[in-house]
Amino acid sequence: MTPSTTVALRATGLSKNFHGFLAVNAVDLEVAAGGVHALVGPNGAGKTTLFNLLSGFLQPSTGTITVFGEDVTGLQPEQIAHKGVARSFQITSLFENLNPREHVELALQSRTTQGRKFWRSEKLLGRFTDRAGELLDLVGLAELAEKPAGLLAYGQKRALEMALVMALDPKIMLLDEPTAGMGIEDVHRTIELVKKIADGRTVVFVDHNMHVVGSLADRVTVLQQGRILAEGTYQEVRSDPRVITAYLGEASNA
Ligand SMILES: Nc1ncnc2c1ncn2[C@@H]1O[C@H](COP(=O)(O)OP(=O)(O)OP(=O)(O)O)[C@@H](O)[C@H]1O
Repeated sequence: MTPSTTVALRATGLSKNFHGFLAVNAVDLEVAAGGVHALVGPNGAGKTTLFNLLSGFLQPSTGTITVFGEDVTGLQPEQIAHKGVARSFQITSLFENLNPREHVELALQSRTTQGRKFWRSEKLLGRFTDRAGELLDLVGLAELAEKPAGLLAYGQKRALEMALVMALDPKIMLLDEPTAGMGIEDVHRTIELVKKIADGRTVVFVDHNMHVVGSLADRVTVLQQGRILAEGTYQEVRSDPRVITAYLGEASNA
């Protein structure tokens, strides 16, 4: 990163100690504003724990986190969300009986002062219908806007989750394994979608699929046993002997 690059997200000396086990160990991470930054590493490397720390779902044992220079260490997830950081989850958490349009309208409304009054405000929800339509169009769900979420295919549910994150209009998006469990077609569609939504935002994502990492990331951080093992472009890290050894070690333990 050049000295003039704006840092969107910075972790300094970040650690998480679970009863004596350091799942994240003195991590220093800089995510450039406008970049697409991948976190990779063998199973148990600490990627999810780091994500949970960055989004406030876990509190660090030591270290600090800043968002565009502002210290957010110790804030709760909703407070970090207010600073413009939104995260998606690996596990689907949709309401089976609500359709995609209703989901997105609720997410849009949650950003407003009416956020906690959704059960009383049918009329207000209507205000969000146009924007909801745009977001569903963006993620390729326009045709399925009225179908109960419980009846959507897996890839469609994941696309809806992406629309829900977008509804929060975050400056920084944290995507937890956006292609996990997807077939090849959905993987391709998701790569294109992330490229679109990354326009004008900062994206940090975790993914095990190296094709996805190579297609999307302009910067890759490799974690191993809670520490940063390597960092650079995809080309740089994939040819780094330490990274190759770490992944081969994992394969031989499988
Ligand atoms: N709440 C917890 N209590 C104790 N240990 C934990 C807890 N959460 C995670 N760990 C441990 O911390 C280590 C890192 O876990 P983490 O889930 O962050 O890894 P990961 O890189 O996301 O792995 P994967 O690729 O398998 O999702 C693992 O050894 C895990 O068992």
